[in-house]
Amino acid sequence: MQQQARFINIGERTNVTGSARFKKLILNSDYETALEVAKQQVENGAQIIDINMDEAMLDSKAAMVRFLNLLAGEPDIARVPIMVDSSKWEVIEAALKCIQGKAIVNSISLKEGEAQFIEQAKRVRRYGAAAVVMAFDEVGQADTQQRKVEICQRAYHILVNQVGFPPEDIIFDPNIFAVATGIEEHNNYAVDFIEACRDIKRLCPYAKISGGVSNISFSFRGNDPVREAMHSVFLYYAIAAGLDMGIVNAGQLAVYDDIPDLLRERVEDVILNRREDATERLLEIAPEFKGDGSVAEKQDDVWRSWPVNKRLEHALVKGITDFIEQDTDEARQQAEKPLHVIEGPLMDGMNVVGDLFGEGKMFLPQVVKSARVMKKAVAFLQPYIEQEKSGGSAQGKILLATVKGDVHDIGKNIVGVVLQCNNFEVIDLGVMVPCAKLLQIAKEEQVDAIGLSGLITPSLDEMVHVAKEMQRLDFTVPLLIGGATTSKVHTAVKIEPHYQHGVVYVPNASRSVSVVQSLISKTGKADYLTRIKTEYETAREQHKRSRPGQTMLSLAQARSNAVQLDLSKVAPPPKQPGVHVWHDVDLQQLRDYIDWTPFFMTWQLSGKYPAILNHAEVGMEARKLFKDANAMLDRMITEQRVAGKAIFGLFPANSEGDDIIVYTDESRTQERCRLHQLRQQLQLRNKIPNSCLSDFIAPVGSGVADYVGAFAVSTGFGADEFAAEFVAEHDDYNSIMVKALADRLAEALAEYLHLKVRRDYWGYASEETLENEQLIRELYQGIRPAPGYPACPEHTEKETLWQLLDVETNIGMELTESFAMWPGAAVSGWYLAHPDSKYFAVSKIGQDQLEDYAKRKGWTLAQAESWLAPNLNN
Ligand SMILES: C[S@@+](CC[C@H](N)C(=O)[O-])C[C@H]1O[C@@H](n2cnc3c(N)ncnc32)[C@H](O)[C@@H]1O
Repeated sequence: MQQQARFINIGERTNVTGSARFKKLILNSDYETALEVAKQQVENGAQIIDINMDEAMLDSKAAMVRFLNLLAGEPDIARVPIMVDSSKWEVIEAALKCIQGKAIVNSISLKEGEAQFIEQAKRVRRYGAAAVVMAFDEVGQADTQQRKVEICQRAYHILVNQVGFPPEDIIFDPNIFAVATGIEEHNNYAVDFIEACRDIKRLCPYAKISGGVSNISFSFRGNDPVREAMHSVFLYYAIAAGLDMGIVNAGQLAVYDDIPDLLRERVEDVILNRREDATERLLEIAPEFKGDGSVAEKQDDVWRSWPVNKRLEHALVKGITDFIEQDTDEARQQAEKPLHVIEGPLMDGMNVVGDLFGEGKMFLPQVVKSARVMKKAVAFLQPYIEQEKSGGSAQGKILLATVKGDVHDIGKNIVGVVLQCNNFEVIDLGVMVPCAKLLQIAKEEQVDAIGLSGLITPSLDEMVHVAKEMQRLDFTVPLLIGGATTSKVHTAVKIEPHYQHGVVYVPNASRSVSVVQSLISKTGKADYLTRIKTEYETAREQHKRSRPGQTMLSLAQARSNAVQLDLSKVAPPPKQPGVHVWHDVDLQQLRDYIDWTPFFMTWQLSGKYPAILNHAEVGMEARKLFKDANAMLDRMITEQRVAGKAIFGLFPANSEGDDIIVYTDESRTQERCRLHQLRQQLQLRNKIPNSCLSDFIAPVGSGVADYVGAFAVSTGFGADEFAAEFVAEHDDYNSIMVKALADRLAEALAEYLHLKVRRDYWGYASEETLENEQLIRELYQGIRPAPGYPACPEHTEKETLWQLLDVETNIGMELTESFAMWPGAAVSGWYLAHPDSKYFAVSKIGQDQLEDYAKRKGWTLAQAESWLAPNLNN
């Protein structure tokens, strides 16, 4: 499965010989629409695009050059490599001259003998391009495993030894031919290809392998569901054998594990040539699956006729809740005791889920849905189970909590679900849990491990505090650390030394299971902890030694290397200065501003939106998740389950050293407050300035009237309550969904508000017209740095922001003692409008800046040390 993720899709729609539509566009000189075809392919997940202009009615060379030159002006397309596909060398050469990055020539071969092959290869080399080498020689195209391997090996030796071609630039195409054609000699074609891949990989180091995947299913033209299943099964085995890339329409690929069992079995028989009557048997069932592509649904009912235990397993693996109570009840009546249903079929089903997840064959959203089925089944059985016997079968008991001062819990909730799926009992104390409370409950419940989560940097200190308390109170259970700002290095350097019975960093939900299993294993625990201790010892040492060449300047030196602001470019005064409040934001219109990529990351599906929807491996799951997300957004908005509010203000300001002074009014005589900023103090390469956010504001005394903005938004009003309703129904999937979507809406609101400020309220970019994609890439003028983020990492500045806008009174957003925002789906920050302003990371600061900052804030040194801990060099 890991290998599947590395498979590269080659788009083939920009080929006049393969696409009638593209051919027509080019013949009609409609290059603009033709470019759209290329763009769509990239958006649909193509990572290389194949371009072919070989058409008798066309001046192929001119068409190729014109198209490539137009492509170069499209950044979204130009970022993917181009495969120049032509049988005419002059077309290829003309193309290579206009392609800027590395190109791929498709193709060269031994068809006309060695001399011509060498000549072609040398020319390709001259342009630094890679080449597709067809398994074709003087005799013809290779069809058997042996011929494919022989020709590729021969070509490889000529290329590497005689031409000096880099082996990693060779891409073999060992010919994918159609199977199930009714001709017996064709039956082994897929096996020949797959086995040839294995040999070529072994015999031709570093060379890549490609192929035209849709050929394999040619005989099932007109039956897309069967073709998709054939592609998917073929790829499953070919990729495992070494296939690196291929021409395949990513949008038309079934997910291997989603292919109905019957169809998959018959397709596998054909692809792997497992029985003589494989073709007939596939033909026999093929019509059943023909249709609108909803292959899986065809078979939906079949499983209802299976024995109850099998049905339970199926419901768990597929996440189907529809019949769970009915089936659980049937299993209960057959079982000796209700508890046996949990310990038997339900746990067996969850073990299957755990294994599939561990092997990468199931994705997180599916696992969370499985957990929902499990929870509903257990809830149904609960009244039947005598109290003392419930829960006795768990692998171990884990306490989870988001630490005091922090309100973020999506990651923790996911870990909880995944652990429960693996038969751990989870006690989840929720968010903002004070140390004393969590340790008391850990003692009372005699848990086997404690897991702490936190998102904001002050939570790191709280975790250190918990570790110290566990040591002081003689705890012996291991402590797990997770959450966005945590890291292995931080855990090793700051937390682990304070507690001697095991502190382990857990990077993600999938890893939590193996970590917890190791920690509760009676036989393996000691060894595991010794290994972790050694590993963290090494991490600490590496951390100590890890800063060679990083010179810490004095604060004075850093200040003398500040950004020199171009005062002629300071933004004009705001059109609508002062404070503005939006009480009831139209959430519907925010949907257009959502950045979906982080949403998929939350669910551990990685890939950029929208391409992820067509990803060969995770596309199907991503599409399901996206559909569920939109349905939930509909509910959240139309049923008014969540509300969004925003407050923002634009104020006269100038900088003074590292502070930004906000004035009460335009006379600029009275200070309203100061925004205390930090300056980069590590020496940077090439005399790059040591930035501080105040550098982007015109200084006092410059005679230039400048301004600064502040904002706070939340779309989390009501979200916790709505999510809690789902938890009460044992539905973590939807509870996590609500929170993840509230977060997305909050980011979208921050994006939309910033846009309105630039265009209307401040009005320095009234002409701006950027697409959402461009907004996400921050292609606009100005920035909105957020306290707690790298350019302004110190969280207490949010208090100033809260006072400046009177946030709590105006819109009801609050700050916790660690300066986390409540509701959790929230964003706040400053607006800086200067075109040169940019994000940076303050990173480490010296003792002199620490003291200076303490003085500016009116803090003791200890207070400064505590709030700036992440930026101190220890
Ligand atoms: C966290 S992302 C959020 C936007 C993303 N499109 C999303 O929807 O999740 C970007 C925001 O983080 C903040 N940010 C990023 N880098 C920063 C830095 N170095 N210093 C301060 N704030 C930063 C800014 O407020 C920026 O707009």
